[in-house]
Amino acid sequence: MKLKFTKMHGAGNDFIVVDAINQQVDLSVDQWRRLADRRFGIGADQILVVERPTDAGVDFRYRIFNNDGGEVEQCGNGSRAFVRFVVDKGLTQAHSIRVQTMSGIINPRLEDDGSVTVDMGAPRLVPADVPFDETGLAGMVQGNDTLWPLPVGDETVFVSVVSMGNPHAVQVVDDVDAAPVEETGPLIERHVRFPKRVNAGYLQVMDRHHIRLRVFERGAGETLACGTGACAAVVAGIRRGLLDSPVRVSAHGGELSIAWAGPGQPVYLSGPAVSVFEGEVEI
Ligand SMILES: N[C@@H](CCC[C@H](N)C(=O)O)C(=O)O
Repeated sequence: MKLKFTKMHGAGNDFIVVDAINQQVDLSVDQWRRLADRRFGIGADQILVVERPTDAGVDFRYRIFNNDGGEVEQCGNGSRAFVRFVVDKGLTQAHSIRVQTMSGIINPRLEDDGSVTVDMGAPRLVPADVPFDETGLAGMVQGNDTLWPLPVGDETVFVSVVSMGNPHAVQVVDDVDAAPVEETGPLIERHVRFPKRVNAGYLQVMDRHHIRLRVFERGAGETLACGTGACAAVVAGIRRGLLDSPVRVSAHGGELSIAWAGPGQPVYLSGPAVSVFEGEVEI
Protein backbone atom coordinates (compact mmCIF):
# COMPACT_ATOMS: atom_id res chain seq x y z
CA MET A 1 0.00 0.00 0.00
CA LYS A 2 1.23 3.52 -0.84
CA LEU A 3 0.73 6.35 1.63
CA LYS A 4 0.93 10.04 0.71
CA PHE A 5 2.36 12.28 3.42
CA THR A 6 3.73 15.75 4.13
CA LYS A 7 6.81 16.24 6.31
CA MET A 8 6.39 19.28 8.58
CA HIS A 9 7.84 20.85 11.69
CA GLY A 10 6.98 23.35 14.37
CA ALA A 11 10.15 24.86 15.88
CA GLY A 12 12.04 21.69 14.94
CA ASN A 13 9.52 19.27 16.50
CA ASP A 14 8.98 17.22 13.33
CA PHE A 15 5.92 15.47 11.99
CA ILE A 16 4.67 13.18 9.26
CA VAL A 17 1.19 14.47 8.42
CA VAL A 18 -1.25 12.13 6.73
CA ASP A 19 -4.59 12.94 5.09
CA ALA A 20 -6.92 10.13 6.12
CA ILE A 21 -9.93 11.84 4.51
CA ASN A 22 -8.83 11.30 0.90
CA GLN A 23 -6.92 8.07 1.38
CA GLN A 24 -7.54 4.90 3.35
CA VAL A 25 -5.33 4.85 6.47
CA ASP A 26 -5.50 1.99 8.92
CA LEU A 27 -2.03 1.22 10.20
CA SER A 28 -0.79 -0.89 13.10
CA VAL A 29 1.43 0.40 15.92
CA ASP A 30 4.33 -1.35 14.19
CA GLN A 31 3.66 0.43 10.91
CA TRP A 32 3.44 3.85 12.61
CA ARG A 33 6.71 3.10 14.39
CA ARG A 34 8.41 2.10 11.15
CA LEU A 35 7.28 5.29 9.39
CA ALA A 36 8.57 7.44 12.26
CA ASP A 37 11.90 5.58 12.47
CA ARG A 38 14.77 7.90 11.48
CA ARG A 39 16.82 5.11 9.90
CA PHE A 40 14.29 2.65 8.48
CA GLY A 41 11.45 5.10 7.77
CA ILE A 42 10.74 8.76 7.02
CA GLY A 43 11.60 9.90 10.53
CA ALA A 44 9.50 12.05 12.86
CA ASP A 45 8.84 12.82 16.51
CA GLN A 46 5.11 12.36 15.89
CA ILE A 47 2.73 11.28 13.14
CA LEU A 48 -0.43 13.37 12.75
CA VAL A 49 -3.48 11.88 11.10
CA VAL A 50 -6.21 14.15 9.74
CA GLU A 51 -9.67 12.55 9.76
CA ARG A 52 -13.30 13.51 9.36
CA PRO A 53 -14.81 14.34 12.78
CA THR A 54 -16.93 11.84 14.66
CA ASP A 55 -18.40 14.57 16.94
CA ALA A 56 -20.95 17.19 15.86
CA GLY A 57 -19.92 20.86 15.64
CA VAL A 58 -16.24 20.33 14.87
CA ASP A 59 -14.36 20.57 11.58
CA PHE A 60 -11.85 17.74 11.85
CA ARG A 61 -10.60 14.96 14.04
CA TYR A 62 -6.86 14.79 14.49
CA ARG A 63 -4.96 11.83 15.93
CA ILE A 64 -1.40 11.77 17.22
CA PHE A 65 1.06 8.89 17.26
CA ASN A 66 4.41 9.19 19.02
CA ASN A 67 7.69 8.05 17.46
CA ASP A 68 7.28 4.77 19.40
CA GLY A 69 3.94 4.10 17.63
CA GLY A 70 1.73 4.80 20.67
CA GLU A 71 -1.36 6.97 20.21
CA VAL A 72 -1.48 9.97 22.57
CA GLU A 73 -3.91 12.64 23.62
CA GLN A 74 -2.42 15.96 22.58
CA CYS A 75 0.38 17.71 20.67
CA GLY A 76 0.73 21.49 20.71
CA ASN A 77 3.26 21.96 17.90
CA GLY A 78 1.39 19.31 15.94
CA SER A 79 -1.85 21.26 16.18
CA ARG A 80 -0.16 24.18 14.43
CA ALA A 81 1.21 21.89 11.69
CA PHE A 82 -2.26 20.38 11.41
CA VAL A 83 -3.85 23.78 10.60
CA ARG A 84 -1.19 24.69 8.03
CA PHE A 85 -1.78 21.28 6.43
CA VAL A 86 -5.59 21.44 6.17
CA VAL A 87 -5.44 24.99 4.80
CA ASP A 88 -2.60 24.30 2.32
CA LYS A 89 -4.33 21.11 1.10
CA GLY A 90 -7.62 22.93 0.59
CA LEU A 91 -9.41 20.69 3.09
CA THR A 92 -10.97 23.85 4.56
CA GLN A 93 -11.35 27.53 3.64
CA ALA A 94 -11.56 28.53 7.30
CA HIS A 95 -8.55 29.87 9.19
CA SER A 96 -10.11 29.33 12.60
CA ILE A 97 -10.85 25.66 13.14
CA ARG A 98 -12.44 23.45 15.76
CA VAL A 99 -10.56 20.19 16.10
CA GLN A 100 -11.50 17.04 17.97
CA THR A 101 -8.55 15.35 19.71
CA MET A 102 -8.34 12.41 22.09
CA SER A 103 -8.37 14.87 25.02
CA GLY A 104 -11.08 17.25 23.84
CA ILE A 105 -11.62 20.10 21.41
CA ILE A 106 -8.91 22.63 20.60
CA ASN A 107 -9.19 25.80 18.51
CA PRO A 108 -6.22 26.61 16.28
CA ARG A 109 -6.15 29.77 14.15
CA LEU A 110 -3.91 30.54 11.18
CA GLU A 111 -2.70 34.16 11.45
CA ASP A 112 -2.04 36.46 8.48
CA ASP A 113 1.74 36.20 9.00
CA GLY A 114 1.57 32.39 8.60
CA SER A 115 2.04 31.62 12.30
CA VAL A 116 -0.63 29.68 14.18
CA THR A 117 -2.18 30.42 17.57
CA VAL A 118 -3.91 27.58 19.38
CA ASP A 119 -6.40 27.74 22.22
CA MET A 120 -5.16 24.58 23.98
CA GLY A 121 -7.91 24.62 26.61
CA ALA A 122 -7.42 24.98 30.37
CA PRO A 123 -4.62 23.05 32.08
CA ARG A 124 -5.68 20.33 34.51
CA LEU A 125 -3.89 20.81 37.78
CA VAL A 126 -5.32 18.14 40.08
CA PRO A 127 -2.65 15.39 40.37
CA ALA A 128 -5.13 12.55 39.78
CA ASP A 129 -6.16 14.19 36.48
CA VAL A 130 -2.59 14.29 35.13
CA PRO A 131 -2.47 11.39 36.17
CA PHE A 132 0.05 11.49 39.03
CA ASP A 133 -0.11 9.22 42.07
CA GLU A 134 0.55 11.45 45.08
CA THR A 135 -0.34 8.75 47.65
CA GLY A 136 1.77 9.15 50.80
CA LEU A 137 3.82 12.05 49.40
CA ALA A 138 4.26 15.37 51.17
CA GLY A 139 4.23 18.12 48.56
CA MET A 140 6.14 21.37 49.02
CA VAL A 141 4.15 24.54 48.43
CA GLN A 142 5.68 27.26 46.23
CA GLY A 143 3.37 30.16 45.38
CA ASN A 144 0.10 28.56 44.25
CA ASP A 145 1.75 25.35 43.14
CA THR A 146 2.69 22.14 44.90
CA LEU A 147 6.06 20.62 44.07
CA TRP A 148 6.22 16.85 44.35
CA PRO A 149 9.40 15.03 45.38
CA LEU A 150 10.41 12.41 42.86
CA PRO A 151 13.33 10.07 43.55
CA VAL A 152 15.26 9.86 40.29
CA GLY A 153 18.52 7.90 40.32
CA ASP A 154 20.57 9.10 43.29
CA GLU A 155 18.70 12.34 43.80
CA THR A 156 15.24 13.72 44.43
CA VAL A 157 13.84 16.26 41.99
CA PHE A 158 10.83 18.48 42.70
CA VAL A 159 8.28 18.63 39.93
CA SER A 160 5.06 20.47 39.15
CA VAL A 161 2.50 18.17 37.57
CA VAL A 162 0.29 19.58 34.82
CA SER A 163 -1.99 18.05 32.21
CA MET A 164 -2.43 19.86 28.90
CA GLY A 165 -4.55 16.91 27.81
CA ASN A 166 -1.28 14.97 28.04
CA PRO A 167 0.84 14.58 31.18
CA HIS A 168 3.82 16.79 32.10
CA ALA A 169 6.30 16.90 34.98
CA VAL A 170 8.15 20.23 35.08
CA GLN A 171 11.27 21.00 37.09
CA VAL A 172 13.13 24.29 37.36
CA VAL A 173 16.87 24.09 36.68
CA ASP A 174 19.67 26.67 36.87
CA ASP A 175 20.96 25.99 33.36
CA VAL A 176 19.09 23.94 30.75
CA ASP A 177 22.32 23.28 28.84
CA ALA A 178 23.79 21.53 31.87
CA ALA A 179 20.55 19.74 32.87
CA PRO A 180 20.87 15.91 32.78
CA VAL A 181 17.97 15.54 30.33
CA GLU A 182 19.27 12.37 28.64
CA GLU A 183 19.98 10.70 31.99
CA THR A 184 16.95 11.63 34.09
CA GLY A 185 14.40 12.17 31.28
CA PRO A 186 13.84 8.43 30.66
CA LEU A 187 13.60 7.77 34.43
CA ILE A 188 10.99 10.48 34.92
CA GLU A 189 9.10 9.42 31.77
CA ARG A 190 8.60 5.93 33.24
CA HIS A 191 8.44 6.84 36.92
CA VAL A 192 6.00 4.62 38.79
CA ARG A 193 4.08 7.69 40.04
CA PHE A 194 2.91 8.44 36.47
CA PRO A 195 0.64 5.55 35.40
CA LYS A 196 0.44 6.82 31.78
CA ARG A 197 4.12 7.82 31.70
CA VAL A 198 4.96 11.52 31.40
CA ASN A 199 6.73 14.22 29.41
CA ALA A 200 9.65 15.59 31.45
CA GLY A 201 10.30 19.33 31.20
CA TYR A 202 13.42 21.25 32.33
CA LEU A 203 12.78 24.96 32.69
CA GLN A 204 15.29 27.78 33.17
CA VAL A 205 13.89 31.18 34.08
CA MET A 206 15.61 33.98 32.11
CA ASP A 207 13.26 36.73 33.31
CA ARG A 208 9.56 36.95 34.22
CA HIS A 209 8.54 36.86 30.55
CA HIS A 210 11.19 34.55 29.11
CA ILE A 211 12.25 30.96 29.75
CA ARG A 212 14.50 28.38 28.14
CA LEU A 213 13.06 24.89 27.99
CA ARG A 214 14.08 21.34 27.14
CA VAL A 215 11.60 18.48 27.11
CA PHE A 216 12.22 14.75 27.15
CA GLU A 217 9.01 13.60 25.51
CA ARG A 218 7.10 10.46 26.34
CA GLY A 219 7.43 8.09 23.42
CA ALA A 220 9.85 10.28 21.46
CA GLY A 221 12.87 11.22 23.60
CA GLU A 222 14.22 14.77 23.73
CA THR A 223 12.72 16.88 20.93
CA LEU A 224 13.82 20.29 19.64
CA ALA A 225 10.59 21.82 21.00
CA CYS A 226 7.42 20.62 22.69
CA GLY A 227 4.28 22.76 22.46
CA THR A 228 2.30 21.22 25.29
CA GLY A 229 5.57 21.09 27.27
CA ALA A 230 5.92 24.86 26.76
CA CYS A 231 2.31 25.39 27.94
CA ALA A 232 2.86 23.19 31.00
CA ALA A 233 6.17 24.88 31.88
CA VAL A 234 4.66 28.37 31.69
CA VAL A 235 1.62 27.31 33.73
CA ALA A 236 3.96 25.80 36.36
CA GLY A 237 6.20 28.91 36.33
CA ILE A 238 3.25 31.27 36.76
CA ARG A 239 1.76 29.16 39.55
CA ARG A 240 5.11 29.05 41.31
CA GLY A 241 5.24 32.87 41.18
CA LEU A 242 8.28 32.94 38.87
CA LEU A 243 6.67 34.14 35.62
CA ASP A 244 4.04 36.52 34.27
CA SER A 245 2.02 35.99 31.11
CA PRO A 246 2.84 36.26 28.22
CA VAL A 247 6.03 34.21 28.20
CA ARG A 248 8.52 33.67 25.37
CA VAL A 249 9.80 30.10 25.37
CA SER A 250 13.20 29.46 23.77
CA ALA A 251 13.70 25.83 22.77
CA HIS A 252 16.63 24.35 20.85
CA GLY A 253 14.51 24.35 17.66
CA GLY A 254 12.95 27.80 17.88
CA GLU A 255 10.71 30.16 19.78
CA LEU A 256 7.17 29.69 21.07
CA SER A 257 4.91 32.15 22.83
CA ILE A 258 2.51 31.24 25.62
CA ALA A 259 -0.24 33.25 27.29
CA TRP A 260 -2.29 32.15 30.28
CA ALA A 261 -4.62 34.25 32.44
CA GLY A 262 -4.77 31.76 35.32
CA PRO A 263 -6.70 28.73 36.64
CA GLY A 264 -9.75 27.74 34.61
CA GLN A 265 -8.56 29.86 31.65
CA PRO A 266 -7.27 28.46 28.36
CA VAL A 267 -3.59 28.43 27.48
CA TYR A 268 -2.72 30.09 24.14
CA LEU A 269 0.22 28.71 22.20
CA SER A 270 1.75 30.54 19.21
CA GLY A 271 4.61 29.60 16.95
CA PRO A 272 5.69 28.52 13.50
CA ALA A 273 4.32 25.68 11.36
CA VAL A 274 6.40 24.78 8.33
CA SER A 275 6.01 22.28 5.45
CA VAL A 276 9.32 20.71 4.47
CA PHE A 277 8.48 18.25 1.67
CA GLU A 278 5.85 15.88 0.37
CA GLY A 279 6.20 12.25 -0.56
CA GLU A 280 4.69 8.84 -1.01
CA VAL A 281 5.88 5.80 0.88
CA GLU A 282 5.26 2.08 0.47
CA ILE A 283 3.97 0.67 3.74
N1 LIG B 1 5.53 17.31 20.68
C1 LIG B 1 4.30 17.48 21.30
C2 LIG B 1 3.82 16.47 22.28
C3 LIG B 1 3.62 15.10 21.64
C4 LIG B 1 3.01 14.07 22.55
C5 LIG B 1 3.88 13.74 23.74
N2 LIG B 1 5.13 13.15 23.37
C6 LIG B 1 3.10 12.81 24.67
O1 LIG B 1 3.34 11.59 24.64
O2 LIG B 1 2.25 13.30 25.41
C7 LIG B 1 3.87 18.89 21.53
O3 LIG B 1 4.30 19.77 20.77
O4 LIG B 1 3.04 19.12 22.41
